[in-house]
Amino acid sequence: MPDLETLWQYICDEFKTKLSTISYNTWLKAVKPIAFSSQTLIIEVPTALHKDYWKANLSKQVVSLVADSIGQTITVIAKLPDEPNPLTSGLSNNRIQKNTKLADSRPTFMRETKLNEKYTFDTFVIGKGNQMAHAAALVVAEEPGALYNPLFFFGGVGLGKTHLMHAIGHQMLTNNPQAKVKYVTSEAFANDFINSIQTKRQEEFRKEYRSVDLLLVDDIQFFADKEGTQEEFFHTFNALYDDKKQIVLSSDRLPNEIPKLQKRLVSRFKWGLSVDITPPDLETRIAILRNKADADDLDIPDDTLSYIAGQIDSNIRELEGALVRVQAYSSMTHLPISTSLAADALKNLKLNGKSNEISISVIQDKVAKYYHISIGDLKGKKRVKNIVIPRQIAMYLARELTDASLPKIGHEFGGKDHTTVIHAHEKISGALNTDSELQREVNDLKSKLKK
Ligand SMILES: Nc1ncnc2c1ncn2[C@@H]1O[C@H](COP(=O)(O)OP(=O)(O)OP(=O)(O)O)[C@@H](O)[C@H]1O
Repeated sequence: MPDLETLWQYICDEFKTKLSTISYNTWLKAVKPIAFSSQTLIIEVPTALHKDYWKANLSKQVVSLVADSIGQTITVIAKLPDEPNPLTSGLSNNRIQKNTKLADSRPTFMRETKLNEKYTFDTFVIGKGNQMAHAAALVVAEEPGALYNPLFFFGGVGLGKTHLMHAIGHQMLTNNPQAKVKYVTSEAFANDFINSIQTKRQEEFRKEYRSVDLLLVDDIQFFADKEGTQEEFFHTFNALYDDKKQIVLSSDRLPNEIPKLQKRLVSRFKWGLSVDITPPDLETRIAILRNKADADDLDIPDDTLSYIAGQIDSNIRELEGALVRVQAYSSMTHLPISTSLAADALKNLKLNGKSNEISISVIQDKVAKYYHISIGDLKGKKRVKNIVIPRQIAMYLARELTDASLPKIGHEFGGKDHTTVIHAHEKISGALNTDSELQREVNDLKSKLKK
């Protein structure tokens, strides 16, 4: 029998020729061989999804590979870093194994969303917060409709959900150039649907959406409140699912947390796999900046990249924006990029911009507490004065103190129309000119928020 190192090296060499580089890096390189004895190979994998995929797929391939080459039947067990080694912990293999469960005829009225060519697996930096999402994305790109259907990404703004969705599309097209891949935001889906009704082309709409091999729908939290669209999407979903076509969805929260999403959709979205993406740690942020700097041919010292990565910690879009800002500042001042230049550039950003730190939910929280009402009421539809005024104040503050768009603010207030937000803003701005009590309250709230 070979020793652990020789066996693992042999397995890696074999898989290197069988798998694409991305797959190899994801499934083999990210794995640590732990032990090999009693014909049992123990490997350590980084996420539950890796474990699942090894169990469903790779373990069998390794077993037959080893059987073919040395004529021995081995068992492969994947464990997570915080799980004990089954060979030394006394757990039987059975028990461990049981626990590892886990186009061209397009109608013209439908917008064509091209995949962004920059959003590929190659340009995606893998870190702790997105490792599982990345692995799941790779599985559905390689084996669409088979294992995780639908695949549901959820997580905060600007953390790479859209990037991964496009990457799945690209990868699937690389594997099968004939595949029909469709990426839309939930709003585009809703608009297409409404247009199809208005132009009496519902048949074409259905044909378009139900004939794809991969449907990617981004930001489905915006389905809230759109009854007819949800109904139509339910049928689209069923048709594709029954046909074993892959569906990938994203949202800023879990399906059951999306307000006014029909129960039957919530339950269908849970049929597959939901994976969250959490903000990247410092090393990942530095790696993302390094990649971007290299791609743009920018010469930036490491300590400067670390500095920028240290300034922005929760949103990769903003992180990239900060780099662009530093770059622009350097060409404006004709000075090379350095840490002190970056500090200047980003200091200006903070002074110029509206505060990035105040979020709509913080405003809602403070306003609700201030007026002793619930956040539910603030987001709700009750028309009584002691709720309507705080609601309008909260919308006014969201408009004044954040960069959120009108539709986004409306959405955060229980899915209200953007015209409601405009109305609230006008009403409060107007009243502030004459009502000193209101002035005091709004100023009070502003200073609480800016603390
Ligand atoms: N892991 C990563 N590696 C490299 N770039 C990344 C990574 N994650 C995100 N980005 C980049 O950050 C930016 C924002 O990502 P993306 O648009 O995918 O976020 P999102 O989660 O879809 O946000 P939203 O909720 O606003 O739709 C993009 O330019 C994307 O390429």
